[in-house]
Amino acid sequence: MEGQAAADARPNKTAHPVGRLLAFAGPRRALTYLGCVLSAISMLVSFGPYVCIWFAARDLIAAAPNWDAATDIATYGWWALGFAIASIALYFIGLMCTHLAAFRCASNMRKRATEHLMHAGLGYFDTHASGALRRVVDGCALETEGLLAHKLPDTAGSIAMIAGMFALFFVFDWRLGVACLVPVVVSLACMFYMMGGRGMDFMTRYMESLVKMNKTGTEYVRGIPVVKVFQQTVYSFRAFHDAIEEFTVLAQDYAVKWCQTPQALSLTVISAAAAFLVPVAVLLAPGETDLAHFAANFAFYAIFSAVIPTAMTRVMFMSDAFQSATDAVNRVEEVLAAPVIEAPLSPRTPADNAIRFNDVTFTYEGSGEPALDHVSFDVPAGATVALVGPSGGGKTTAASLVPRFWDADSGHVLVGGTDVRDMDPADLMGRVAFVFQANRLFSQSILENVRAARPDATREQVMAALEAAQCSDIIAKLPNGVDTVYGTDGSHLSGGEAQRLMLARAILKDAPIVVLDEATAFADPENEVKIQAAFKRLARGRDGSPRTVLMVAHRLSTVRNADKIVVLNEGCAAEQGTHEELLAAGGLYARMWADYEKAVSWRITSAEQSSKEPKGTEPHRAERVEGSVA
Ligand SMILES: Nc1ncnc2c1ncn2[C@@H]1O[C@H](COP(=O)(O)OP(=O)(O)OP(=O)(O)O)[C@@H](O)[C@H]1O
Repeated sequence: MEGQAAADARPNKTAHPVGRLLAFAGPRRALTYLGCVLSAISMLVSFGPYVCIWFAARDLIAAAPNWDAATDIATYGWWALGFAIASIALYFIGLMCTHLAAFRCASNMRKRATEHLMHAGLGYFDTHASGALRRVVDGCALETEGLLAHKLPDTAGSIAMIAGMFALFFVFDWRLGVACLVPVVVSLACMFYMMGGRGMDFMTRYMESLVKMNKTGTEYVRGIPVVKVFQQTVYSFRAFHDAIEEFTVLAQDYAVKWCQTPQALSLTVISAAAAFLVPVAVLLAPGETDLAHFAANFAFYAIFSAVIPTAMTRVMFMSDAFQSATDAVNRVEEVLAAPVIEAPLSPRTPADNAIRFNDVTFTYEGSGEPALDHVSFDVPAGATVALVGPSGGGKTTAASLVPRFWDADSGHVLVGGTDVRDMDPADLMGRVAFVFQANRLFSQSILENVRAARPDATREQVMAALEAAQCSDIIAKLPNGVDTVYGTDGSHLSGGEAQRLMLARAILKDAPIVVLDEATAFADPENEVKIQAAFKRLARGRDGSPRTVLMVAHRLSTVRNADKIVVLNEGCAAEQGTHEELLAAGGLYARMWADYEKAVSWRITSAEQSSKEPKGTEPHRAERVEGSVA
């Protein structure tokens, strides 16, 4: 169902990008059309002053040298002023319309993308960085505003200007009109030459090189600490340096070798359009019977040829805006195609809080190998089951299927006998507290961070959860205690401390099912002892009743007391049973346990040896505490 929904929402890239963009504006898109029409009319009206000037010039030529006979000059002046004001007013109203539509379009884009992300499967956020999503939601909307608010009405105006010019050119003297069109044709030919064929090839390579330069630049900056530690400064800079060099060469080749001549030619002919009239006029003048009339026409075409550069420049710079708006609408539509968690039409309520994996297979998109391959196991209500196994075995993936970060491709993940896909998503989320592997704290106060699990919780309840999660020492050292904003000065937390805060969140939520993903992965031994205490509180619940716990664990010391241990290896449930049963079976778990014990005894030995050494070579605290846990 999810895949189907995603397929339906997939962007229709064959439709025109402007049409796809305007779809976001809803009924307000009519304002865009109105704005474009007004801009086109404004452009035609802007010819008015030129026509008036021509009429004035014609009268003056006819009256010369008896200038007083040219009586309508003032009237033409007033008309010219009227046309100029009308043109500006129409353009202004047109821009108001397009701006209103553009703002609505951008805000709808942001709203729809944000709303869609609220319903997207949580796994989507694992593979799409939050920063990149924010840039899509916010940046893309911003990029489209320029196109809809300004470029589109300006293009409509430019098209009207070109059409108007064509009409006018052939009204008075088509021969002079054709002479005025010569620079237009030459300029268009230059544009096609620059953009077509090899020019397009250049442009594609230029864009690829730009992307490569940005990527290597980001990698270089991100990797600076590693580079410094391994003293690889020159070597690592080489890739970035090479990308800059490649881009520079391409940009220079494109600008100098490819564009220089046609660009120069185009700019010259359109700027000196009037010059094309001179030889034509010299050729035609001897055959003219009414020289005064011919001179007036010449003046008209000379004036109007000045309009050409404006229209040509506007049209030339349109393609850039179209390109970035097309990219923007593509990226927003990709976000809108993110698979969503579909709510069932008639949700079912689970009988209890037991978890069951029934022949579950799941493959990540784009991966050839299944991350989980026909996996089955049970977590009875109120029991604690640990997932262990080699790295990449599928532990995190299995844990992620319970709160529907992803949905199984085949088989069923059941809660209380009900497939999680048949449950109301809100019911499922209410039942499951998920402690993430990574730090998921917001830039808010610690109080609000914990309260995110239960917005109606009182300050006292949050404080109680923090105490239960052994966070009192963290709060005590923060400048403003529980009201310190996470991420501000003096509020830095270690990985283990952040995990205790996330456990406090889960304790406050007090959900009947707890899924812990690598809850001790970042913890130092001191933190781990506290995390274990917090975890015990979490596993009991506020009323003291046992919670159903599915925990992913690396440290075998933390799982030996679990009711059941499931060993996941290469996506398969290789073994399952209690610690003692698995040891007796002598399989993968027994080997892992033996390795673990060896490591611990090595640490104890090294700690003992160190303690016999002179002061100043005291064993590392981590080694001593780890040894004592086992
Ligand atoms: N987002 C993803 N996209 C594609 N493949 C993924 C993704 N996440 C995990 N995998 C792959 O799925 C398999 C199982 O990964 P998973 O993270 O579930 O293993 P794990 O047992 O939790 O590993 P570890 O102990 O190292 O955390 C691995 O082969 C991994 O490379």
